[in-house]
Parts: sequence; C-alpha cells; structure tokens
Amino acid sequence: MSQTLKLASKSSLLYRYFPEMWAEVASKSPEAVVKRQKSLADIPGPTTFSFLADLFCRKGLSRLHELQLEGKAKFGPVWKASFGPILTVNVADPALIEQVLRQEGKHPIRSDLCSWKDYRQCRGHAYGLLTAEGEEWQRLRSILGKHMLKPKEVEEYGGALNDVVTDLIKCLEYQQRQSQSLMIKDIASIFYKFGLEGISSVLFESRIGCLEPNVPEETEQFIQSINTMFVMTLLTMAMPRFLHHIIKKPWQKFCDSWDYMFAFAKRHIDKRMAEVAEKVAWGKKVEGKYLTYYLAQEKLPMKSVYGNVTELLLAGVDTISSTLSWSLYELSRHPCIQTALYHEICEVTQDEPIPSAVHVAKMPLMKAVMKEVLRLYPVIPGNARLISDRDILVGEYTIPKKTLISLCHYATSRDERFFPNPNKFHPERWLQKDESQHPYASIPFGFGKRSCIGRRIAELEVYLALARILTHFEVRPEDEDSIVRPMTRTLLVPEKEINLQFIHR
Ligand code: HEM
Repeated sequence: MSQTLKLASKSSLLYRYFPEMWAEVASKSPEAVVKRQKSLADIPGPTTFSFLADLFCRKGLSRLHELQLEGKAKFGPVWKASFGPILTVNVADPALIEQVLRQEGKHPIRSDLCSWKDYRQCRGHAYGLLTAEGEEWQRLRSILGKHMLKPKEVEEYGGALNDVVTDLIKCLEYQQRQSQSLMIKDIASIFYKFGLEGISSVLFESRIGCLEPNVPEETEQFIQSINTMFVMTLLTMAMPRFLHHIIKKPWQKFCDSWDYMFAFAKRHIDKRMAEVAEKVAWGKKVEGKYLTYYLAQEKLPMKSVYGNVTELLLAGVDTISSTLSWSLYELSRHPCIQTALYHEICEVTQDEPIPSAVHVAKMPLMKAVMKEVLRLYPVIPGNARLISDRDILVGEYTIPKKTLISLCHYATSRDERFFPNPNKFHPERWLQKDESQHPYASIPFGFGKRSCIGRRIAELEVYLALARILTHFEVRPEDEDSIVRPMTRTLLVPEKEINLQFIHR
C-alpha cells in the first residue's frame, strides 16, 4: 500500500513538472490501455447555436468574464465553444492552467490575434512584441526585457512618472474647482489620460499634455481609437475574412483606429528623433532615459520601432486606468483598509511629500491591495495559448496542436476553494501565507516567457499614483448603493462611470 502511495506521489510530481515526459510514460503503462486519454470530441460544451444566442442575445460579448463562471458551473473545468470560425477549449482550473503553461514551448503563442495581424500585413507595418511570433518575438523580447524587466532599470522611470503623478493631482483639483464639488465624475476617464501620459513619459521622456485643462485633440482621438479598436477586435475576429468585404463597417472602423494609433506613435517618435539629431549636429551630448531612445540604440529598423512603440502605448492605457479606478473604488468602500494603507504610506515616506520607487517597494499592504484588485478585476480576464507544434495533455484530454486554449483566470481567481469569500475585497489574504492558495489561481500578468513585459512599470506607476492620491485625499464613494460591476470590452472595464468624492486631508 505504502509502495503504491509513493509511486502515486512520484507520478503526480512527474505529471506536474514534466507533463510531456509523463504523457510518454503513461502511454506505455498497462493502465493506459484501459484508461485512454479522451479526445477533443469528448469535451463538453454548448451547441454553436446556444453559444451564439448567449453572445448576441444575452449580451454575452460584454459578459464574457461571467460566461467563464457559467461555463465552469455547467460543464466542469474544461469545455469547448466555437466563436465564429474559432474553436476554443476553455480551461478554468489552476492545476490544469499550470499544466497548459508548462507545455507552452520555446516561443509561446498567445492567440492568433488574426485581425491585428491582417491589419499589419495589409498596411505593411511591422509587428510589435504583442503580435510578433517565433524568433522575431524572441529577439524583441530580449531587447525590450533589458529596459523593462530589470528592477534597477525600471526604477529609473520613477522620476518621469512622478512628474506625471504631480499633474494628475493638479488635474483632480482642477476638476473639483470646475464643478465646485468634491465629487469627481468618471474617474476612469481621468486615469485613461494619466495612463497615456505615463506611458508616453516612459517612451519619449516628454509630455503630451493629456492632463492639461485643455487636452490636445489628438490625445482625445487616440483614446477614442483604442476604445473603438478593442470593441471591433472581437467582432472582426469572429467574422470569417471574406465577410470583411461584404459587411465592411467593422473592418473599416478597426483599420481606421489602428491607422490613427500608428500615425500618433510615428509623429511622436519622429519628433523625438529629430530633437536628438539636432543635438548631435550641434555636437551636444545625447543621453536619454526613455525607451524609444534605447530601442533606437539597439539598431532596430525604424519600422519595428514604430510597431513596438504603438503596441506599448496601447498596452499602457486601459490597463493602468482600469486598475487605478477599481483600486480607488474598492478603497472608498473599505475605509479601514484605506486608513491602514494611508498609515503605511506615511510611515514609509516619513512624510516626504513625493514617495519614490524605493519607498513604494517597502509597502506590503500597497502590493497586497494591487494584487487583490487584479484578482477581482483582472484587466485581461482570459488569457490564451496556442500550441502549434504538438498535441498536449490537459487533464483527461488530449488537445490537438493549433487548438486555441483559453485560460479562464477570471473564473479561477473567484474560485472559493483558493480564495475563501471570493467576491470580497480582502487584501490581507495576500499578507499571510495561505496553504489553500494555488500559484496559478490568480495570474493577472500572465505567466512565463510570454508574461506581461510591462508588469514592473505598471506596478510602479500604480503604486506611485495611489501613494500620492491617498496622501492628498481621503476617497469616499458617491453613495453606498452605487455599485459598479465589470464588463468585458476585450478587456475588463467598469460597466458604468465610477464617481468618487475626494476629501482634502
Ligand atoms: C495592471 C496593468 C497590466 C496588466 C494586468 C497586464 C496584463 C498583461 C497580460 C495578462 C499579458 C499577457 C501575458 C501572457 O500571455 O502570459 C500582457 C502582455 C503584455 N503586456 Fe501587459 N499588463 C499591464 C500593463 C502593461 C503595461 C503598462 C505595458 C507597457 C508598458 C504592458 C505591455 C505588455 C506587452 C508588450 C505584452 C506582450 C508581451 C509578450 O507578448 O511578450 N502591459 N499584459
């Protein structure tokens, strides 16, 4: 008996850490003859008709995150569904997500993102890190990683980001003066501008005026283009390509939005490059702490610089805006946690007016708050992997190569087996080591080689902004009953305006 248990525990370890090897061993064992892996055809799921009815008649497109919970409750941790021409296998269990990710291979592919790629091919643009694959992705990742993943390098952006935070505080005060009220309406729209200004300062080390009283027209239009592009992404991916020429509007709008974003990035890069060239011409020393400068130094072709900067600008706006909005929404509804965080900030900064990257690194509750916010409201509610070169094992199923596997981490991060009282905002759960937590149950930044490259910048930006907002203001809800729920718009965003009162301390 004990021998059997030992063998079982060894095989479970083998299965956990070397799933491919385990598959080979398992396939040769006598049990394998009896207990065969099941195939794609055996995976349960809704009929195409009921899934489309869910999507289009029951507002499913904006409730994709909830469909994860419903799918799991109805079919178990693995189920399949077809979205237009795309068949997806959904996986909503941390151990199974871990199993998929451990088989992701040398150059992981997130998903086909076919309409994004089609657009780039159509216009002759280069892929950036979000869309590149294979060796090209690997090269870009190692170049960008040098300047975006190392803690010391990221600390360098702290000064530029803090200047943007100073303008954010002024902007909040200006809004209050304009409305002659402590209430600030639709905070997500202000954090959108903060997100764009923040990522621009990291990319160009120059300011683009998003937080000024009169926001430049091009900024408003850039933000509008991101919105439209995200809304059109799901639609253009669901439509077979030939339909783009018949029902033209979605594809046209999608392309117009990308055109604007690429043009915006190009304008700012060219302006910055011209300033550098002028300095060189005058024999002045050129140095820069901004990302575009580093990329140009790496001798990347300009086309690739444009592609990467456009994608980084895009990645740095909704993500920051949504995380900051939900953070303040939850803190306003949990005054005790807000007070504890305020005390932590004061204690660490010793009342220095501008907290630095070094300060925020010493704030455990701040980190726990952000983790908890992203557990409840993961900006990217479902991640994906597409394993292109071999079939893989997921639980009892063999998934054929090139099948899109959706990792439903909105569902896992609200699973009460891993997070007791899962819908409650409870940052303290991250402060004590809890055996019930599974490392793959809440992975808002993804995992592994293809995980979010902007994670450290995002964390720094959110910590610096929260630290300064909370030292200036006590934040209170509009009223206790104004509940805001999340909705999917490719990303997870607030379903309606979040309005909050900002009381001067
Ligand atoms: C709270 C903020 C953010 C969240 C929750 C977030 C989340 C994610 C997730 C889930 C992925 C996919 C990871 C995977 O497939 O395993 C991703 C990828 C990526 N993110 Fe973020 N992100 C955030 C902020 C940012 C920022 C500020 C930037 C830019 C500075 C950024 C740039 C990127 C890029 C370029 C990728 C693609 C990486 C690759 O394919 O190698 N992200 N992000």
